[in-house]
Amino acid sequence: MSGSREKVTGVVLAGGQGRRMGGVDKGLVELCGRPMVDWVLERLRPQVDELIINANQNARCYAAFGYPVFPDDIGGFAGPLAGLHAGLARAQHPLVATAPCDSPFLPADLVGRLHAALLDAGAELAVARTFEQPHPVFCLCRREVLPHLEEFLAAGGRKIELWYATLKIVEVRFDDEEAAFRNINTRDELAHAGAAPGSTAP
Ligand SMILES: Nc1nc2c(ncn2[C@@H]2O[C@H](COP(=O)(O)OP(=O)(O)OP(=O)(O)O)[C@@H](O)[C@H]2O)c(=O)[nH]1
Ligand SMILES: [Mg+2]
Repeated sequence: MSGSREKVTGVVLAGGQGRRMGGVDKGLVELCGRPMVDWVLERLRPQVDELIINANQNARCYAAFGYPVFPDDIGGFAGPLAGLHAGLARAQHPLVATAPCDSPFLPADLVGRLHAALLDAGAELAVARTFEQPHPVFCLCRREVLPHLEEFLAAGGRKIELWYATLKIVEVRFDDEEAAFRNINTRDELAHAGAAPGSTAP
């Protein structure tokens, strides 16, 4: 991407334990013949200026996709906020966009729409929503919130929604793209996503 607009680092969150899928590294689980993280990388790549992967296991497998890989700085699988924290610390650009490794259909205009809303609202963080469903791991935030997040984590905070409540945020509606936020947590959901019409090209 080019122009004078603020640049964006994309962080793919792949640091979970995939317990509902039996304790697998979900990003590496295949959907339609490719690891789920590969679909996510392909869709996020054109939307950002730098792309990095947050993973806590199988670092070499993730590195094979060609992007920098880094673990959480706080241990113990503390949740997606730990991945955002590590991403904010490593991002080269002033804005950081996140997407989870288990949502291979993510919107092709995710970052653009979050960015427009962030600027309009003068917000610190923009987050996606469809109808009544918030999608907290699809966000765009200013890297400068990092010290604030560090304080929240140091005080024992772990819940992403509780941290968002301390920020100036804007919710961005993607009701028109609800299916793009489909996320895959179980073997059953994986089988259904693979069998869905058009699913050979998430
Ligand atoms: N960095 C980091 N990311 C996490 C952690 N836990 C979950 N995530 C990520 O947050 C996103 C949403 O998490 P979940 O759908 O709950 O994935 P998960 O935790 O691997 O799966 P479950 O164990 O079944 O809950 C995914 O992109 C996960 O990779 C964590 O402890 N650290
Ligand atoms: Mg989880």
